[in-house]
Amino acid sequence: MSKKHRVVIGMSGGVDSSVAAYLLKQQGYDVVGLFMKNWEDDDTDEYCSARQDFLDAVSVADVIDIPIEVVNFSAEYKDRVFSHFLAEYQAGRTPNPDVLCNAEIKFKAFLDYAHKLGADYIATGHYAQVREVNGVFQLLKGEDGTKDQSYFLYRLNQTQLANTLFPIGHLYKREVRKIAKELNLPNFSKKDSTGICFIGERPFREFLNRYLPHEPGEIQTPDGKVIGHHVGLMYYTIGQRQGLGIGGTRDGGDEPWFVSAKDMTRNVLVAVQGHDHPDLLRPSLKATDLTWISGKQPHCNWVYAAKTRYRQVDAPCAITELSQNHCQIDFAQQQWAITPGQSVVIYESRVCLGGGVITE
Ligand SMILES: Nc1ncnc2c1ncn2[C@@H]1O[C@H](COP(=O)(O)OP(=O)(O)OP(=O)(O)O)[C@@H](O)[C@H]1O
Repeated sequence: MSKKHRVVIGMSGGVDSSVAAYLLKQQGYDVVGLFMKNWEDDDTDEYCSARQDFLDAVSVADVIDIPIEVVNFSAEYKDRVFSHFLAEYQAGRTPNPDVLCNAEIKFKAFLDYAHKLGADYIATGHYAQVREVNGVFQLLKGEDGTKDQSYFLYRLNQTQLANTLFPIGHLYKREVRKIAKELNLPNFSKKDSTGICFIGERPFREFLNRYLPHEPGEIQTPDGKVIGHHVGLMYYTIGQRQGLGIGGTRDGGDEPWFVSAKDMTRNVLVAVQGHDHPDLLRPSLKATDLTWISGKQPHCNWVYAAKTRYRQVDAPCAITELSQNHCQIDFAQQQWAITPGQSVVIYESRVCLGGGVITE
């Protein structure tokens, strides 16, 4: 009998990676679980679930009878993901650390480590799919559109995709939970993780304030009228409605206020009234730090669609190359609250082509 292929699967203690590990074992792979510790927190931190997650991963590995190891990538995470996250916030942008974590940790540091463990492939419980067409690996959306995670994976390259399996990408979440329940996995009803992994459920302002100085200032309307005060520009994001502390104004009516811009030079937060205010709508954006899964930039035409944030309906668009690492994306319809620092991810139907980071 030929030797079994070895797969090292990232086990987070959640339902998705647990079922993914089980399916790989069913398919006859030699499966090894790997739990990553990416953040150093003391075990008494009320917001850090890493210890419980690890215990969950171990009990699942026990039930499906696979070995599990732990690896600590917190130094790599700090270096390659967290330092960039802080620099972006300090510059007034709203970064997406999960995108960088995938490119730098889950599919780089993890992949290198898995190779040392003799892996032929790595696997994760992401809702995404890979297929090979004429020798080129494509990233496809997960079958369950409401769970699709390809947005977070757009920075993967050919080598990473060639080495990766997504065992639950063809399933719907309800099917995944059903399998977990049938197997009586200890975490079958565990809540989905939310938010940025190292922040979790903790109060965001308090967390950021530990690392970055903040400077309070004015909130103004676009024509310079002072309508309130902010506690530091880094705490706000374009399109934000909650937490501005602006009540109804003398002449403003009842409509809610939204952040429409951050003026970093004057330390002013600009807010407008009404969800559909024209200052919140843009027909195009510019992006940099481009990366294309096939290795080639797509042609400039209108067959594409883009997401400027996760959980957004794909918006028909065209791409124009401005220079080697910059492009402009024009939308068929104006887009709401495009946010510098977030990623714009391009799709051709259900194939994720790649994308970049929004600059303006
Ligand atoms: N601490 C970790 N150790 C190992 N692998 C991880 C870890 N965190 C996430 N992963 C891997 O990345 C995948 C996607 O992570 P994400 O945080 O988006 O979790 P999820 O979609 O809630 O999945 P799950 O239910 O498996 O936690 C997971 O399914 C898992 O394979």
